[in-house]
Amino acid sequence: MPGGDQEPGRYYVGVDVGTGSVRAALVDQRGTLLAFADQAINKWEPQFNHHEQSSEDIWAACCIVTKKVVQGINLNQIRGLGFDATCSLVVLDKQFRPLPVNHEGDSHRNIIMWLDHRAVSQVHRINNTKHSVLQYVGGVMSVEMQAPKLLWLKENLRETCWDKAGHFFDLPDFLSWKATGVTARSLCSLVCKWTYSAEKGWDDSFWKMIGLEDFVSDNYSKIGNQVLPPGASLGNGLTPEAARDLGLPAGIAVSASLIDAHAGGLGVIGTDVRGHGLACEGQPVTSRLAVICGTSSCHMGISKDPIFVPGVWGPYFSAMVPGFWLNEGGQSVTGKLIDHMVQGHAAFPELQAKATARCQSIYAYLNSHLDLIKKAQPVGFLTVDLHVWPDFHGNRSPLADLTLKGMVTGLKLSQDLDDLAILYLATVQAIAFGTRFIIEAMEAAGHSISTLFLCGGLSKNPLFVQMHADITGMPVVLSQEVESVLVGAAILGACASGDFTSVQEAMARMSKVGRVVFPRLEDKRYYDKKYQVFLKLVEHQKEYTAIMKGV
Ligand SMILES: Nc1ncnc2c1ncn2[C@@H]1O[C@H](COP(=O)(O)OP(=O)(O)O)[C@@H](O)[C@H]1O
Ligand SMILES: O=C(CO)[C@H](O)[C@H](O)COP(=O)(O)O
Repeated sequence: MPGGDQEPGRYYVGVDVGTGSVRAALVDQRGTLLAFADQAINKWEPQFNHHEQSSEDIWAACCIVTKKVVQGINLNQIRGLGFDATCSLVVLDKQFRPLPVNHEGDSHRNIIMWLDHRAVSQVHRINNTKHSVLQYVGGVMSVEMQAPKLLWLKENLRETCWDKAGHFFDLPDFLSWKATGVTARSLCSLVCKWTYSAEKGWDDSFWKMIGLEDFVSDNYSKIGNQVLPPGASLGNGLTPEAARDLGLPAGIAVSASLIDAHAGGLGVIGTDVRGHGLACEGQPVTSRLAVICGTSSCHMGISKDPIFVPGVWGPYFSAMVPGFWLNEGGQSVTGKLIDHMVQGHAAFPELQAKATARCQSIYAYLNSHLDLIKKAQPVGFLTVDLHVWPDFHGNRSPLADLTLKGMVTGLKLSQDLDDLAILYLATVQAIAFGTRFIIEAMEAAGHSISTLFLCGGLSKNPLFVQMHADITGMPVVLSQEVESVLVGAAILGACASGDFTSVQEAMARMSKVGRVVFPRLEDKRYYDKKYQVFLKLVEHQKEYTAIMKGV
């Protein structure tokens, strides 16, 4: 038990709100997780492409998991608290009560989730303005960002939501407000999802041009006119009320938050790699790409000077590592896509029954099944005639085209467990090819990447990790702590407490290499050919669309 240490330890609590669950950890100064808890959270999809959550549910889940991880320890040893969360939009009225973001008027559902694609018409009009702020989101604004969602609310829920709204928060900022009563926003959220510039602040002309001049006239009070860097300490720390809710001492330091992918980035990108035979050991930190793989995958690369990569978000100054520019590539559905493919297959009930009988997860079962059927050949070669294009929820990067759809070629009439396993493999490979596609776009624009640092739920899947190494041709570093996103959140708490002098120092001290997975270079020719097919798939999809438009 941590409280049994001879030396009184200094601990930090990290809270990570993902798409499917809320997690908390108690973390020490070396970045070791001493306790972990998680709790599933509700999601609603009232209609296709509308995804909603509840800020009250999420806060309640944060309280449950936090109380669990600090059970039995001396609370005086907890020095700081940090939050990260998905970049979802929370809407509250002037008295900070939830407002409905839906036609049903259900105010419990007051969050438009990041993967919600309701604002297609709005984002189309925003992109047609060609406003200069768009240069800083890869040239094209994503429907997953906040400006189109705000415009949707104004145009569709004027009376029930828009006119009553007092506060629009990114979910990470909602959590830090709940904990401290401070409404200051994190630079991370505002720069990455709201068009704020770390150097120039808000651009009035953008909001006026898109029809949201309301924010300009009230000096941005509803979306944030006080901005703090992630890791900065907020107000007087944890309020007595939040302290009761969370089971923590009042007054402990609470940090300005991060978006979840960015917390994962902090948790892995600054690791000391000495002694692992990695090329990046002798290279600057800008040669590393952090890939945070959960429901979605986010590809976080940093640079000393701004790099403009078409179709890749950013460059964002100081949004993740202070003093560095960030480019963020992404795939909107990765974990969600694998779950979708597997669960939708006719052999899924058989898979579930067999995995349960062996007390294995369905993915561990599928991986061992693939090992059985591959015989003498490398497992990846099982998909020689089955190819997947993974954009079932549009392409975030590098094509920035939300109209793209998923594709599968090579289907047969059989639908047994072998077919399911091979389709699962082809999907995992397609996601890895998507990562290669993003890396190539980043390198063409000036990044020079040699090593991947993977974290998030999918990094627990050895097949997913090996395919990323083989298909990109780069070594993949996995952290000692599998829950690296929580280490990132704890780094924030540690910085806010003043125990480290900088985010960089905390990153270097609190993240550690666990395992390195090297690419099997002997398979390269096969994956190069499959990559050629991968690129052809999207080319063909565009041709089909053009043919049908000509009808
Ligand atoms: N042990 C595991 N093996 C394989 N896949 C896993 C494992 N754990 C989680 N996943 C996958 O990771 C995804 C969720 O990752 P997570 O980081 O928890 O997501 P989020 O942060 O979006 O809630 C899911 O698609 C899930 O199937
Ligand atoms: O846009 C993002 C980060 O900028 C993420 O995709 C979003 O926050 C969801 O994350 P996750 O897949 O971990 O739930």
